[in-house]
Amino acid sequence: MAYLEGDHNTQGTLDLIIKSLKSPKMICEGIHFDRKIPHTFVIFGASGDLAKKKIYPTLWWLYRDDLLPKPTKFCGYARSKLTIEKLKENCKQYMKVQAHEVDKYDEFWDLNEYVAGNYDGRTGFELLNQQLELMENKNRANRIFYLALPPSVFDEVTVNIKNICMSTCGWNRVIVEKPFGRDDVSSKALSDHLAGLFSEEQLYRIDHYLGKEMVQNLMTIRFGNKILSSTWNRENIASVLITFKEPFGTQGRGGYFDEFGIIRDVMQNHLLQILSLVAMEKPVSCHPDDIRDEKVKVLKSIAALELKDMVLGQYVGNPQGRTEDERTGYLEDETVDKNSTTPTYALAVLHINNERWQDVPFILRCGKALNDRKAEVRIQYHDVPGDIFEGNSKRNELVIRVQPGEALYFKMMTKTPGITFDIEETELDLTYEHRYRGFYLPDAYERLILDVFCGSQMHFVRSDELCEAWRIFTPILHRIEKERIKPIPYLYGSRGPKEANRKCEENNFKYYGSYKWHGNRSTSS
Ligand SMILES: NC(=O)C1=CN([C@@H]2O[C@H](COP(=O)(O)OP(=O)(O)OC[C@H]3O[C@@H](n4cnc5c(N)ncnc54)[C@H](OP(=O)(O)O)[C@@H]3O)[C@@H](O)[C@H]2O)C=CC1
Ligand SMILES: O=C1O[C@H](COP(=O)(O)O)[C@@H](O)[C@H](O)[C@H]1O
Repeated sequence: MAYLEGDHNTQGTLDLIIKSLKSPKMICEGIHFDRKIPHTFVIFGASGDLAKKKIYPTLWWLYRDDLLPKPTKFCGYARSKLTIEKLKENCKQYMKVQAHEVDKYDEFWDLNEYVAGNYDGRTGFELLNQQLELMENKNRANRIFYLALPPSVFDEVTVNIKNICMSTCGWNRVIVEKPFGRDDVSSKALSDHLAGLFSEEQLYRIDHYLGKEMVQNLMTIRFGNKILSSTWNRENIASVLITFKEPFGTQGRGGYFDEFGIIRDVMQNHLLQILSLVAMEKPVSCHPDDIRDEKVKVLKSIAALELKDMVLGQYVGNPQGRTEDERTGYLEDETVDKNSTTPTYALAVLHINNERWQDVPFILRCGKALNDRKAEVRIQYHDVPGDIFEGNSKRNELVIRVQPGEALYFKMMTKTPGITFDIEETELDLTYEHRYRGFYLPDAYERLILDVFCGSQMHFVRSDELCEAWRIFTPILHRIEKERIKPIPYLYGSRGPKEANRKCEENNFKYYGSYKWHGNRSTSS
């Protein structure tokens, strides 16, 4: 009997995860493995960077923590002629193996095989399929295919998977990494190609921000708290600021980056996904399709981005920088075109034309080589009407810090304690490191890969979401490229172009510069 997609009718539960959630119930579907038959996880591009830095380490951590169904075996595939020993060595520095785990670590590698072959042509894939059958003892098995590959080979690899490598009596799931195209047309071509081979239920498009704790928390924060759900609208909220910052430049990845730029690299996917979770209406249930229906709906209410609503920047070297990297500007990166106008910083103001959000600017900003590493959402409330505090009251702000150091804090006014009637800014603070001391927060990839085993698509991007995302961003990306719009230079290690502050002010985000945090800043994550 063939197994249907989404058939989770077996008992295996993710004990550890459920324990870490401290609740025997989960509200989403897809918490059960199919324990009836073995699983095989195939990594295409096994010799590459993503595989060694993220995929193999994630598989090892899941195996180490007994989170995978048993038996699960792993098979790498790439052009390079590698042995398992060599693969193991390549991955070593990213695997974080502790002394007491060495035996289990060796056990993990014993479950691995590797096949070398080309991405075009049938031969390599036939060899791969023979290897998979061998590993599965010619029995029934479910197969997961992870495409850790450059988009240039997506098409041929997926055709070969479909024609040669599919499990004939278990389910098949294919995990696709971004970039999902570079504009609306190329993305649609890729979607159409994949749709011709696999059903939407078999496709798992990864946006790893959807695997982060605080991004996954957005639904609960919004819909599990009356006080927030009642104020989550244009009557109360002045602006929403969603930020991604990295304190390093392209670091030799300039070749890839120069072709894509920060808008495609971070804004069009990670930040827009966060926006849709912040702005969507309440879904009818926590079923993945109900949630994604709402995400699509809110994206449909956003007009295509215009240049007047953007600030673009490109970093230049800081002569006072402490490291060579800090002194090196984007254009001095050897892998970057010397005349490149690719933005390494972007701010964009999006407007959602619906009853909840009309006139509330959603400001997305992201950049490389900035002064900090962080990703956060700031929900800034309106000024209190009818002020009686002589202009000393500051706006409430709810900050959802995605990383580093997950936290949720609500900036509010209070009476200064003591014999005074002064007022001051303070916060209600939920810092995870303090409130959930000792809790293990799994890495985004751990959660997402487990979701694939369980068949939950809640935290994956559906093709219509992708289509809307490209509709919003394609015209401006084309214009920036066609007109070679010059980005504003900003210094490596700075907060980005000054013009971005102005844009925030113009869009109803107030910065007072007076708030003081008295706690220990958590930096874990
Ligand atoms: N639980 C916890 O761990 C808590 C930690 N804190 C910490 O306290 C510190 C201060 O809190 P925070 O909420 O950031 O408050 P701030 O008021 O200091 O900063 C608020 C926002 O203003 C922006 N900003 C900074 N400088 C300027 C400027 N010159 N012009 C315009 N905008 C500016 C910042 O953006 P930009 O990123 O661009 O600089 C940030 O988005 C932070 O480090 C925070 O992590 C606070 C509360 C709880
Ligand atoms: O997708 C990407 O994300 C990373 C940042 O991920 P994080 O989990 O470390 O925040 C970014 O460095 C990279 O350029 C981008 O492609």
